[in-house]
Amino acid sequence: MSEAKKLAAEKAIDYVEDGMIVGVGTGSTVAYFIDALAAWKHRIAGAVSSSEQSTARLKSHGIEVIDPNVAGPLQLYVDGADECDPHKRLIKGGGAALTREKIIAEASDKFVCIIDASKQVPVLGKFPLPIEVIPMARSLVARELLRMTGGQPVWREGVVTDNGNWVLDLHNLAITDPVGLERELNQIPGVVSVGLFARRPADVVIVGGEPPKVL
Ligand SMILES: O=C(CO)[C@H](O)[C@H](O)COP(=O)(O)O
Repeated sequence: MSEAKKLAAEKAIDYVEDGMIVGVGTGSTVAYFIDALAAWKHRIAGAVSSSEQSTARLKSHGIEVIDPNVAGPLQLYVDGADECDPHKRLIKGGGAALTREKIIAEASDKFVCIIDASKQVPVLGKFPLPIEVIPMARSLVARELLRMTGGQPVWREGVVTDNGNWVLDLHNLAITDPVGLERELNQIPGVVSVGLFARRPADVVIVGGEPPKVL
């Protein structure tokens, strides 16, 4: 599927304009986008990055990385996803960068999501839903997740997010009300953020292929 990811990423360059600060997500699909963005490095004003991983790749290409508190509102955010439903609602966080990704998506006018066809689903939830938690709240949040959803929370042991937190992956869900579930899970004390992008879905989805499909 990596060729499809590359094709989707390269198509997303169509949305980059002169002088922009570009919001950049995280993951293997985004890595192709960053590589393609390198050709634009003298035309854009820089990038806001959602992870240490993407920051390192951006810098390796000589693309300036700008603090989101300095950048202000962004015109464009480009990121991948783990699942995408027909309403462009997403599950994200397979790379544990969900909180920073959510912050940048919220700060952006246009969220262009780049995926391969394997990420398209009729109903979200087959991919375990990532939830970033404050470490001391891990077991409380896990109990609440089980009680509220019936899903099976699994600690992604050994993974520490760029914010110093931990990740629970919630298995066995069929998410019929993504906006409601996102709202509900965000209320649990100790939850930093939920990898459901339903309240703020993608605006454009590019599915990699020959040619790429723009939804
Ligand atoms: O949400 C993410 C990282 O937190 C990624 O966008 C998601 O996991 C997709 O990754 P990839 O492009 O490697 O398939």
